[in-house]
Amino acid sequence: MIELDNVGYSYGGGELLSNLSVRLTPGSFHFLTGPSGAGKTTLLKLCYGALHPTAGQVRAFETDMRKLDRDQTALLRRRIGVVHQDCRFLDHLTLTENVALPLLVSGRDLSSETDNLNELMQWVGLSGRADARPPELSGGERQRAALARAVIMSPDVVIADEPTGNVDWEMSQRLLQLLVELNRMGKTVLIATHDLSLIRAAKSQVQARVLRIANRQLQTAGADL
Ligand SMILES: Nc1ncnc2c1ncn2[C@@H]1O[C@H](COP(=O)(O)OP(=O)(O)OP(=O)(O)O)[C@@H](O)[C@H]1O
Repeated sequence: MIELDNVGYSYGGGELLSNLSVRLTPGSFHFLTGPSGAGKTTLLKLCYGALHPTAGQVRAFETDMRKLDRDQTALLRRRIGVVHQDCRFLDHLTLTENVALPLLVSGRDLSSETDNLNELMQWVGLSGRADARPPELSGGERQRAALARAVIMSPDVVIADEPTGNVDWEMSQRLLQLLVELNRMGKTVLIATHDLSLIRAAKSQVQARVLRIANRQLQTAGADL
């Protein structure tokens, strides 16, 4: 589904990532961990095509992402929902409107999507906050709204960058539960996190593979996590 073959990446200085190969197969659940600055966000960006590798190749849905033009990239990106580390919202729109933004951008008529939107807001537990403005939201509400926005286009793959970074344990469990549910619906899930307790909690719920970036390379983490 997403394949990295001997991928390297450099921002211009020394190589940050070197010779990484990994395959995210359909329906798989992966964690990506490693120290701060190791390159987790960079690797996620390579997976969803926001960056292209400086060596090797990234393929998504059997296609070399570098060979796509802008429109093809936009189409492919609809199949990959992303929860960014610093999820941003437009403050003048309501929460529901923010969640619906990808629909608007892709030219869909919102009036025919009301049921879908309501269902999604209910799924993330934000029905009661539908008309709230982003500055009024708690960290956990922001993260759940970001997840709802990431899946509004029914992507095949969900990529989340530190989705539990700014929330308490209870909320991180709730977010994990939502990501596990997405995986049970058949979506491929990739989560970057520092939080080893989150990974441990997930292991009783889902068969997760843990990848660790160390010394610019990817290792599969052992069972001692
Ligand atoms: N646009 C950029 N230009 C230059 N250097 C960058 C850029 N983005 C990231 N870096 C550097 O690349 C390194 C890896 O950053 P990245 O955000 O991928 O790491 P990370 O493992 O996700 O870190 P954290 O856990 O702290 O979020 C860092 O040293 C960072 O400063």
